[in-house]
This record gives sequence, C-alpha cells and structure tokens, in this order.
Amino acid sequence: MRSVEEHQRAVADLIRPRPPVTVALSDAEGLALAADVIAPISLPVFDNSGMDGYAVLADDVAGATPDNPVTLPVTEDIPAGRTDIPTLTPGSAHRIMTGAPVPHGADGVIPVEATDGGADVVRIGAATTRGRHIRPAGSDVSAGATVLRAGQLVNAPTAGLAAALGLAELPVQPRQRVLVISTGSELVEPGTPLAPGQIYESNGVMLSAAVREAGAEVVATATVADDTAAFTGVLERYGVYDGAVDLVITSGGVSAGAYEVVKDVFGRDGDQGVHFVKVAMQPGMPQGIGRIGGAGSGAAIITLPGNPVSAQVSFEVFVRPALRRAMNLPSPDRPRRNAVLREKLISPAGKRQFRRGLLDHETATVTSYGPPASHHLRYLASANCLLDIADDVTELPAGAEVQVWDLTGW
Ligand SMILES: Nc1nc2c(c(=O)[nH]1)N[C@H]1C(S)=C(S)[C@@H](COP(=O)(O)OP(=O)(O)OC[C@H]3O[C@@H](n4cnc5c(N)ncnc54)[C@H](O)[C@@H]3O)O[C@H]1N2
Ligand code: MOO
Repeated sequence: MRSVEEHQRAVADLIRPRPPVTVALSDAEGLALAADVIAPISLPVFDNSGMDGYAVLADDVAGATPDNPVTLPVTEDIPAGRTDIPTLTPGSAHRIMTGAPVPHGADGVIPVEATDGGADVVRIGAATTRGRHIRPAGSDVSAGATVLRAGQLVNAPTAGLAAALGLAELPVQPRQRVLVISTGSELVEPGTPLAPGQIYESNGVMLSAAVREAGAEVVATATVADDTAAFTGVLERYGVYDGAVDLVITSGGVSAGAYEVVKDVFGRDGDQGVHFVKVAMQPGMPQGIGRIGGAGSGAAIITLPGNPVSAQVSFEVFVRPALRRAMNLPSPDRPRRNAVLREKLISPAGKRQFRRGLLDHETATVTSYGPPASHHLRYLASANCLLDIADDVTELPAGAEVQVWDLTGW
C-alpha cells in the first residue's frame, strides 16, 4: 500500500498548471495573477478636490474666521466630470465638488461647511493652507509603478485597482477545468422517485461543489451506469479527448466487485495510463490516478472511491491541494492545528485515519463526530474539521493532542 504522502505527491505531479491567459476583469476574480501589473496611468489621474467646497488661493483667505469672513465672487462651477479645466484668477473662488479637477492657479479647497454656500458670491469663514483638500495627481500611483505582483490573488480591492487604472483585462493563471463523473447503476437524480435498490446520486453534486470551492471550474457533472460504453461516451461528449478538460474526477467503480466500470474502462494493470492503487488511509483506500490517452498527454484522471465520505475526504486530502497549487491559489492546504481530544478514540493499525470532528476554535478542543465508516455522510456534512490520526496510532486517550485539518479555513 502507498502512503498518503506518496499519493499526495503523485496527484500534485499529475495536476499541472495551464498556460496563463488574459481574461476580462470580472472573470479574473478569485484567480492568481500570472504577471506583475504595471500602472499605465497615474492615480489620481489629475489634481482633484477632496471636498465639496470652493477652490481658492490660500493667500486670498488668509486670516478668514467665522467672525471675520472673506467674501469672494464665485466665477466657475466645477462638478465632477467637467472636462475643461478653468483657471482661477486671484480674488475669486470656484465652486468645486469632490473628485472634480482643481482649477489652474488654485492651491486650496475650503469645505462648503466653512462657508455660506453662496452660488454667485461666497462668504468664507476659514483660512486654508497650500494643498489643503487637494489630492495631487500621482499621489496614490505613479504611471509605470508595479502595483500588483504575479501570484497575487485577484480579489475585490485588486480588481478595483485594476479597473481604476483602466485595465479591462488581467493576465491570470486559469481555472482547472474539471469533469465530474459519478458511476453506478443504482444512482438516481434527486427529485425523481426511487425504485427498490436505488439511491440518490450525491457524490457528483458534492464533488462539483468541492471543485468550485477549491477555485476550479466544473465542465459538467455526469452520472453513468456501470456500463463502459456509457462511461467513454461521457468522456467524448465533454471533450476529454479534445483538450477541453484538464482533470476527470470519477467516484465509484474502483474496488473489488464484479461491476467496476472505471477499472473496466481503463484496465486493471495500468497499461492504459491509469493505475489503481491502495492508499494506507481510512476512509479512501482504493484510489486511481493517471492520464487518459497516455502518460505525457491527455486529461488527468483521479478515480475516487464511491462511498460518499471516502470520496469527499479523498478530495480534501489529494485533489483540493493539488488543484489549488496548479492554479497558484493561496493556502492550498487546509490550516492544520493541534487540539485536545475530548474523548478516547481508536484507529486501525497501519492506516492513517481521517475522522470527522467538531473543533472548538476557542478552547482548541475537538470531539470526533460520527462513526468511522465511510457511508456516514450526515456527520461529514456538519463537521468542521478532520482529525488526522497517524497510521501507527491505534488508540488515543481523552486529553491527547491530535492534529486537525480545519475545514472552515483557507
Ligand atoms: N471486497 C471488497 N469490497 C470492498 C473493498 C475491498 O477492498 N474489497 N473496498 C471497500 C472500500 S474501502 C470502499 S471505499 C468501496 C469503494 O468502492 P467503489 O469505489 O467501487 O464504489 P462503489 O462500489 O461504486 O460504491 C460504494 C458505495 O458508495 C455508493 N455510491 C457510489 N457512488 C455514489 C454516488 N455518486 N452517490 C451516492 N452514493 C454513491 C454506492 O451505492 C455504494 O454504497 O468499496 C468497498 N468494498
Ligand atoms: O476506503 Mo473505504 O473509503 O474505507 O470506505
């Protein structure tokens, strides 16, 4: 059996970054920048007012106080968006709005609150200093400066900065394109009646959500019966052989039964580029890994076990970190921390066990949540961590320190 670390490395090697692309700003959100961003213009673009008020010459209002105001004629009105820039003649004021270009010759702005707000003539009850309430061109960003670095995540403020600089597109590390396939003749779509022996398909929904949460794109979520032709038909339909998919994630059909469609399609001995291995972990022992169409080319494929908890835990342990690394996204691994176990726990010898848990962040204590068997999806659904129990540990007493993976963290 291979170790969890060995399989993690194999999956990380398999899922390779796509070449960078340039995309519209709205499509760049949540992706890593693939290159530094150089400011094409300065910010602010022009000297502009930081206040609604009156542009003046500081010398003209020297000594003005509420009891001893200075009265000036208002010779221009400058709303934001005015594109001609007037010149202030000494001894006059221009009414100006926040963000509007400061007229040539003005060196200060008096906020409207310190005036009587006059439209033709204004009484100004405060002095000002040179540059007061004027935001100089280039005081935030100088044209030519490197404002964002390759690898930085495009988030709300970075997207905002790019837009402020007039950039409609950004170079990014694109999302991995993932096709999720659930296998099993017993599976029925939620919302339709169940016949005896049938169950509702849940892995596809769950793994697709996990793919998107990891920052990747779901090309499609398909369900196929245990039928090799149906399976390869799905690969063809969604362009797996045509370069439209980077990674195929399957669930089910990889254990030791008579109808193991995934093993039947790719062969059990690895000669078709997909290797079926046992990983010393619980849940998630039967795994498959390879490339459809041969080692060097084609889409990557990870075949996850069908038991729902096995599938989701395997995704957390192997696929999520590799996907995020390939997209250069931050925190590919869930945050890990030590917590004190609140009750005794047993674990199988020779397997690294990932138990579902409830972590109390404040007290750094953890309780195991639900039984270890891999069909107990209910407990995983409300767990907030995985307890990571080493393969040589068979029993942990209450009060023991245990490593947990914080599923609420990034
Ligand atoms: N003789 C052996 N039997 C099994 C072994 C073994 O080593 N020898 N391994 C067990 C372990 S561990 C696991 S995990 C499972 C993995 O089996 P498969 O990957 O082949 O999965 P299936 O048999 O197709 O399904 C297992 C279980 O999960 C349900 N399932 C599958 N897909 C879905 C889905 N999309 N939505 C909801 N539920 C799904 C399926 O109905 C089964 O109950 O094998 C053990 N057996
Ligand atoms: O590996 Mo299976 O996941 O134990 O149930």
